[in-house]
Amino acid sequence: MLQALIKSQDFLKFTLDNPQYFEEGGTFSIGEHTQVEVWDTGVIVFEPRSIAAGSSEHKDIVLSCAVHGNETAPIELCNALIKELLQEKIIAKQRVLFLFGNPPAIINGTRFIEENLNRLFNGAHSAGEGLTNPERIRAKKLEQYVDTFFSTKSKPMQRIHYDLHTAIRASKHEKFAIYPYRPGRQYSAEQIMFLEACGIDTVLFHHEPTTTFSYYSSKNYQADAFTIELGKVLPFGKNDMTRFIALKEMLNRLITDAPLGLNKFDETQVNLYQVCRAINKGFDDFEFTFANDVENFTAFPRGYILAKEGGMDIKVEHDVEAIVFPNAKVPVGQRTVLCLKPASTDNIA
Ligand SMILES: O=C(O)CCC(=O)N[C@@H](CCC(=O)O)C(=O)O
Ligand SMILES: [Zn+2]
Repeated sequence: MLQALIKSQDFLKFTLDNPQYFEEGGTFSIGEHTQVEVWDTGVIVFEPRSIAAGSSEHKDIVLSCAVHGNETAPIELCNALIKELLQEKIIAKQRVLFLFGNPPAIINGTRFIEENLNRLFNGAHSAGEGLTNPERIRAKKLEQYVDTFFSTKSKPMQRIHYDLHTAIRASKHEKFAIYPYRPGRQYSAEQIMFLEACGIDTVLFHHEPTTTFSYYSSKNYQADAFTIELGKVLPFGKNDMTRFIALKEMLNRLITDAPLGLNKFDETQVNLYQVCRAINKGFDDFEFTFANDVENFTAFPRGYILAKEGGMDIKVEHDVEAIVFPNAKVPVGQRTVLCLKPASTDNIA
């Protein structure tokens, strides 16, 4: 079955041709230098043979996309990197795991089929009604693939997980990253400047544990993990891939162990926000007061009524709060919006 992938060198096509389950799995080599393993549909690992058993000189890198099936730009980007590896245009010097999160939702052209996959990590897949739908089953498997990848005998010098997304709305800062909650650990200045070199000049520091994929890797493996938003969601073929040249170049350098050439941390080069609260939906009649085309990072003054539900007003609590990811159409109990205030740089090292 892997012959089809070896021939086409198109992992996206191979994944979408086999969206449910890749029964045999399988392994093959690229030249003398790389072992390739396909663990499941949408799951492929590149293992450089140059990494000696027990070596701690290398990095373990997870690049995930399509945790939301209709967010196509990250899928095209990951597929391009995989193609370059398969075609030996680039040669991996670090271990790399690529994950296409939700193949059935990619085919469907939707965010998810039954349940938002990015609300099901950190064990949420098995809570309540348990493993009752495809996303719950997939979330558990994705956790297991990350566990297996990050649990090899060698202990890498760094674990990285970039979970690539696009946002539903346009944003005042086109590309931005969410830094998962990290109690007791400082934020990495080097990672923030890596993101900046990728053209991702805005970082949000999350204020609490979540059920997202990036938080899973951050919490369980102390990975440098981020959810990364790369612009507004568009269908396949409509993405302007020139907007990702810097990101692709930096990921290329990371994978091939080329010099990253990062600038020293400079807070004037980045926009840093602290999440001050997540507003969860309490009632079915939840609605925002602002229009659907209001952009992410739009700021509102203290006292402004952001939303209404159950006969109550939900108001801005700080002098100014910017909003990100407003979405009233989520199930009761889930996040409708994150509110942001300027972040301090005290905890960045
Ligand atoms: O644009 C939107 O409303 C959602 C975009 C998106 O999928 N964002 C992620 C962020 C995850 C995080 O907070 O780390 C999500 O909502 O899952
Ligand atoms: Zn997404």
